[in-house]
Amino acid sequence: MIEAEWWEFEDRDSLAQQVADDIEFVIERALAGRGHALLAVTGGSMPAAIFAELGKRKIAWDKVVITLTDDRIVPDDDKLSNFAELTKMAGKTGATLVPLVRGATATDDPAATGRAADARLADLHFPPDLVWLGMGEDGHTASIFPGPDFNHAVNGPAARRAVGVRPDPMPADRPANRVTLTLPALAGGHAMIVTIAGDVKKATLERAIEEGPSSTLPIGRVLAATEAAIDIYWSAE
Ligand SMILES: O=C1O[C@H](COP(=O)(O)O)[C@@H](O)[C@H](O)[C@H]1O
Repeated sequence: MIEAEWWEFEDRDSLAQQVADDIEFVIERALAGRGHALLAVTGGSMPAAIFAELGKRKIAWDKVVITLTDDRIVPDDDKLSNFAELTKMAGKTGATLVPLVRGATATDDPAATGRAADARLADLHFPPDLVWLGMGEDGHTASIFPGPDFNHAVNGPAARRAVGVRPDPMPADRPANRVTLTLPALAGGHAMIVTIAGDVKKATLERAIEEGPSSTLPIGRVLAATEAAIDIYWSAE
């Protein structure tokens, strides 16, 4: 059974205030406990307003490392690059930003790109203090999609933090192979938040939570494997 606390907001600005409060709390707790903090954050449309809010907070950003839950295997300056977006949103905070994908071309082999990401993550202090997930309307989370690499991302060795994946079917709006944190890497975080917007995603997430560990939806599988407290932040628009 998945136990999660839901928080509902009318718009993304009010959601951003609350999520920023909670992320600040997680960072402060990690800094007090172990002197540094590691966050794995979602790509997509939700983080911009939240990072804008976090940027106003007095946080010891020089002790904070931020990596991504997933990225697309595209050149560094491509508009589909989650790391390019993260750099725009959080570059000025002074946190250390760690990419999953660097210097790639769209034709790079996903498996090799995934291994390179995994090697880069070996230097970080896993598990993350916070895993911050988004979700697509199809129930994918991070870049765990149905397809030939689903099993690898979900059932691979616990020590493997990142793998390369080829979504199948390929999302028409953001067509690219990906690197994703694996289910064990995502589910092992000390705290978990999910940020989503809109009625379609709400219904999908409610279904995934009801299905639990047997869910066919990637988000259901990840949340069912998570032992940390899960907070879901939903905005109507
Ligand atoms: O492809 C991706 O999509 C999901 C959801 O993004 P959104 O823009 O629909 O909120 C995101 O969580 C993931 O990191 C991203 O790579």
